[in-house]
Amino acid sequence: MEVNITPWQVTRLLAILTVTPVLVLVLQYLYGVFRALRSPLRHIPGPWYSPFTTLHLRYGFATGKIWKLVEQSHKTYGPIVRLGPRQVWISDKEAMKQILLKVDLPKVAMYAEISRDRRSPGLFGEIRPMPHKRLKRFLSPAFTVSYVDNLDVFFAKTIRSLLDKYQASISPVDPARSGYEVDLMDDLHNVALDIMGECSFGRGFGQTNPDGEIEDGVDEKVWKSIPRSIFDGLSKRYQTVYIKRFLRAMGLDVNFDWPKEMIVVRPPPVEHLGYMFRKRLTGLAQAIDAVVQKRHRSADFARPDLLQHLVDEGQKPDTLTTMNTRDIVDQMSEVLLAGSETTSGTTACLFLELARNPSVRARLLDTLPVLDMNDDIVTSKSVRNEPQFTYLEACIKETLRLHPIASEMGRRTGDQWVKLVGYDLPPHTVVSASYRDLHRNEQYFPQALRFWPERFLPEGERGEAPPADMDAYYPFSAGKHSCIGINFAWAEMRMIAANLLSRFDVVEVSGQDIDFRQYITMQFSTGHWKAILIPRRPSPEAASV
Ligand code: HEM
Repeated sequence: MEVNITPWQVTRLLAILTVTPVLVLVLQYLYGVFRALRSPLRHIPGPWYSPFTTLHLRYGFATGKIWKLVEQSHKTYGPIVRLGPRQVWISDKEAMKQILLKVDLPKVAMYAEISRDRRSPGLFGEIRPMPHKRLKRFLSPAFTVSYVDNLDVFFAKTIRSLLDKYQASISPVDPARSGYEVDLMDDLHNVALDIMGECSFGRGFGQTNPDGEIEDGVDEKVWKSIPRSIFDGLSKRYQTVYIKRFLRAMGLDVNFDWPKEMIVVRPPPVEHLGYMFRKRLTGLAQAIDAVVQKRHRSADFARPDLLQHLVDEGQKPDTLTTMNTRDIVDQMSEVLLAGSETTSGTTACLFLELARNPSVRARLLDTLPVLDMNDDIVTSKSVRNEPQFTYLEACIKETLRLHPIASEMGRRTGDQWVKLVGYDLPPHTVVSASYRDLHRNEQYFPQALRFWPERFLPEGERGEAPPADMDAYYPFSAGKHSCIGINFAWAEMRMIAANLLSRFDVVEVSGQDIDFRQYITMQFSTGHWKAILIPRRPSPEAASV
């Protein structure tokens, strides 16, 4: 049978094929707007465009500027604000308790998106309740106070590297120099990475001291590039969340593996040739694989660190099968992310506040010992227990209040209606807990923008300062998703701050414009902050010049 199709019919068919999907999309959007306008969230204050679009949120998350919109919105609309069709932000103290502890809302799906594989995430990205519970129970023994106290030696090694680097800079024959300029943000970040390397990967990454030894049998370049590769991989996944979701809706599940620069094709060592799967691992996994295999092979290489814990007993929390190298890398990369930018960013903010608040700095330096470069490294246990460090502890607590590195946390109402700040929130509402705005609320912390460590001193030692409202203080969150690394973070911040400030005074290099960007954590937007470190006691070399 012959079918005759006229050009006019072809044109009509094409028009129908083009117009129909567009029409479906437009109708879908209009239905969404209709629902958003009628949603019970319509009573919550917020900008007029909130019910119609999430474009401004996507822009904010992709550019790291979301915190500015949130800050401004809380200022304008109060402790609860609607910023999207089903997105609200909350900075109220009682509501925060409900979100984190009483109702204990689940994490939003966004967390899982930073993992290499959404179905095999690390603790941070694990949003399925049972696997999360198992994983946290399994990892927790590697984060207790006593476990972390045993890691002091690794912390001390890295801090010594930093001091050595500074000592080398102090020595130049320049008697006129009373101090020397450093990129403190960069240095602190490198120290944090090396500490994570020492404590979780079995070896520092050679960031603080590029001449330090690295793991035997591992390509040096690959090993040193591990942190950069992990960060690139994680931030690429974070920045492309919405694109990935869109593609998934179209049937394309895109997973960003470790970045290309890490995929170094090296012939596997002869003894490994039989393991074909290993050929497919990236350079990163190959580097880590060498360490994992070494630890598997002999107890002589065992170390009391997170890696050992994973190598000895690691099981995937959903299938309960033994973790392979790649699973271990997935776990450790999230710990690296959660554990390096956080402590380095907070410590940098501590130094920034000290540099900008001379009276606080003077009081702090007065309380601390004055050490020579070669003196022993002060341990975190000493800082924790000795009274001379009480004010330093208060300064760190105040930094965590004013600059909470996780400025907000994404939760959702799940299948339930939840009442918060007097509003009934329907199922599937995204509820962001605004820590930063809670911590900066005048009601809970009078003169909230003032760096005032005395708030955290014991009664009778606070002077004029009001006591900190601990019910409105969540730097490490609370509830089942609270920070597993809190003891680790405290140990690191204590040791770095005590050891630097016992040796140096700190002054800011003028003319720097400090701004922040929020990519999961808050970071200095340029990634740099320059300061002048002035030795509190000249080193013997400097004195003899
Ligand atoms: C000053 C330093 C730190 C701060 C302020 C901080 C803060 C936080 C906060 C607020 C959360 C909750 C995030 C959420 O629920 O959305 C969190 C979770 C987490 N943190 Fe930290 N953190 C710090 C350092 C560390 C360190 C050093 C490690 C590891 C060595 C670490 C590992 C983690 C992990 C794995 C999670 C996910 C926990 C879970 O979901 O159960 N953090 N952190």
